[in-house]
Amino acid sequence: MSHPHLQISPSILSADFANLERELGRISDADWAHVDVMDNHFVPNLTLGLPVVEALARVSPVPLDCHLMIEDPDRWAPGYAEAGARSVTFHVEAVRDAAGTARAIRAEGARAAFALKPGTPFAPYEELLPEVDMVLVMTVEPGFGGQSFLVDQMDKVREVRQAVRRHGGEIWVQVDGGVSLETIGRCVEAGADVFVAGSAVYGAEDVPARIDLLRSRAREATPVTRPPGTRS
Ligand SMILES: O=C(CO)[C@@H](O)[C@H](O)COP(=O)(O)O
Ligand SMILES: [Fe+2]
Repeated sequence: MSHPHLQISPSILSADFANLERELGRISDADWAHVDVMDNHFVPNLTLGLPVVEALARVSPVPLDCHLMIEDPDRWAPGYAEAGARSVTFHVEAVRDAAGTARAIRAEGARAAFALKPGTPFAPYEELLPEVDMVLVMTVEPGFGGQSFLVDQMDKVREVRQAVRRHGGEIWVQVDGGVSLETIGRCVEAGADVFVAGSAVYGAEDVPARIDLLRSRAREATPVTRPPGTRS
């Protein structure tokens, strides 16, 4: 039996910024479109903000998964939900009131998530699980696409998955950075179920075929769980 929630969220950071509507059309078979919002303060790179997200939400064939790499998400995050993002992720390293920010995102009707940079431990934030729908474990240092996958983050993914199991309910575990045909299997084995991939999707000649292939690699790596009393 495959995992019910294996999802692919291509990052448009690797897309052609001059043709974003067309680029979103190329990922219509994906589960989400991952939108990296960078403010040149929290990370040393600048991408796009609220007005662009609002415009993308109007034309996107798939829901927007906004990853906010910005200072002061307390102030800005709910606005991204209001602008039409269906999932909004803020960084714990930048937020002051994580629970309040997650509640404000949910109040706008979006899923709320928190993200952890590679050097940030999960344990101090476990108590936030009741407030969120997803935890993002960064598998590169945030700021740029096309970096190498940090395999040492798999221990954190395992830790988050175990905490989510203990907590119960349905909280997704997302990985972002260096996720590719070569690395997606390790993410699945560690317990991730939402996969952000920028260069691995938009760098492919056939984008829909690459999304399909990432999905099948993820399914292949899913441990088989059968109901008790049944045989293979
Ligand atoms: O948040 C980020 C980078 O900070 C990501 O979403 C990247 O855009 C992923 O790109 P690849 O590593 O898959 O090329
Ligand atoms: Fe991202």
